Amino acid sequence: MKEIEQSILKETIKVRSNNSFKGTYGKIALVGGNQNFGGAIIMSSLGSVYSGAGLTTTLTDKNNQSSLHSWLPEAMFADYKNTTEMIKLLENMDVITIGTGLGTDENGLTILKTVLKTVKPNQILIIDGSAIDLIAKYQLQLPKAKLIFTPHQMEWQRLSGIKIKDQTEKNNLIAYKKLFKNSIVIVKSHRTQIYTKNGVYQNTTGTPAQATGGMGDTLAGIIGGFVAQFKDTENAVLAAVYTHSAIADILAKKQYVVLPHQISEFLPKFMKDNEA
Ligand SMILES: NC(=O)C1=CN([C@@H]2O[C@H](COP(=O)(O)OP(=O)(O)OC[C@H]3O[C@@H](n4cnc5c(N)ncnc54)[C@H](OP(=O)(O)O)[C@@H]3O)[C@@H](O)[C@H]2O)[C@@H](O)CC1
Ligand SMILES: Nc1ncnc2c1ncn2[C@@H]1O[C@H](COP(=O)(O)OP(=O)(O)O)[C@@H](O)[C@H]1O
Ligand SMILES: [Mg+2]
Repeated sequence: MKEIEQSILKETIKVRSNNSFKGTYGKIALVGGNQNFGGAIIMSSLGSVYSGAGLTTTLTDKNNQSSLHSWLPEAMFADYKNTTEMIKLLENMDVITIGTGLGTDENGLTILKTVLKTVKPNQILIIDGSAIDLIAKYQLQLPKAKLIFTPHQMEWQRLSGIKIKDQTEKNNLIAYKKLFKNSIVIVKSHRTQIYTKNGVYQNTTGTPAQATGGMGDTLAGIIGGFVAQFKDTENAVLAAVYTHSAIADILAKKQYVVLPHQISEFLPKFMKDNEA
């Protein structure tokens, strides 16, 4: 297993070209946030916008629209129950995230199925939270796309069948090669591991001050923002995971707990300090 080192930041985060515009930095849609979990998709959208995605659209329950915009006027909104509009929007995206705060009820399942049917092979699809549980529960067929899974240990148990106590590198790798070859699987824990076709990586940043709801929702948005902008998807994922927890480490020097939205708000400064 290789450790993710600080050098991944300068390898990934590049000084922006003068001759660029919002389209240069990618179009991303975040799909999730039911009536109860609106906060999850808002936190995720903050991660996407503050990490520098060019255009962020949040597809969520319409009850979340005004709170989304009071937190984040930069994000566009669409009602995820309007299937025709959703399909039209998704077709134009470079990156889609699905599942953050989606819920595992009938509504969540319908929306997930629409996304899985619509996504194209050249698009990056980040599969988080409830979408992981639904795929595991209903054994849904995975689409041909550039897939990135972001399970925590229990979600990985549901997806792979490997009990948390048996989630060793060896067992995880067997499941990865059998079920998720060519995708990227991020198994989140206090020391997150990332499985890719090029190897297994372990994060070296992170703090228990991060152990609070919404922390993974935020990470999904940051990963989305990074892969939308930075061409090397694998490095972008490694850099996003490192960055999310490195910012938490900085804030935790002076805070007992680090709130997910504080990580997002620190992203522009952290990325400036670490660009090459
Ligand atoms: N503000 C919002 O809107 C928020 C909305 N959210 C949204 O809610 C949805 C459900 O996501 P979820 O992660 O909360 O629930 P679930 O998948 O049932 O997992 C929890 C179970 O797994 C167990 N467990 C064991 N190891 C673990 C580990 N390392 N990390 C984590 N859990 C671990 C754990 O054990 P226990 O704590 O009981 O000991 C428990 O039994 C999802 O869409 C998400 O986006 C949340 O982000 C919160 C903020
Ligand atoms: N003790 C810890 N040390 C480091 N990172 C942690 C710790 N506890 C949680 N995290 C991080 O917080 C995130 C939790 O993800 P997840 O459980 O999906 O959160 P949520 O769904 O509530 O947003 C992961 O990125 C994980 O690595
Ligand atoms: Mg989660």
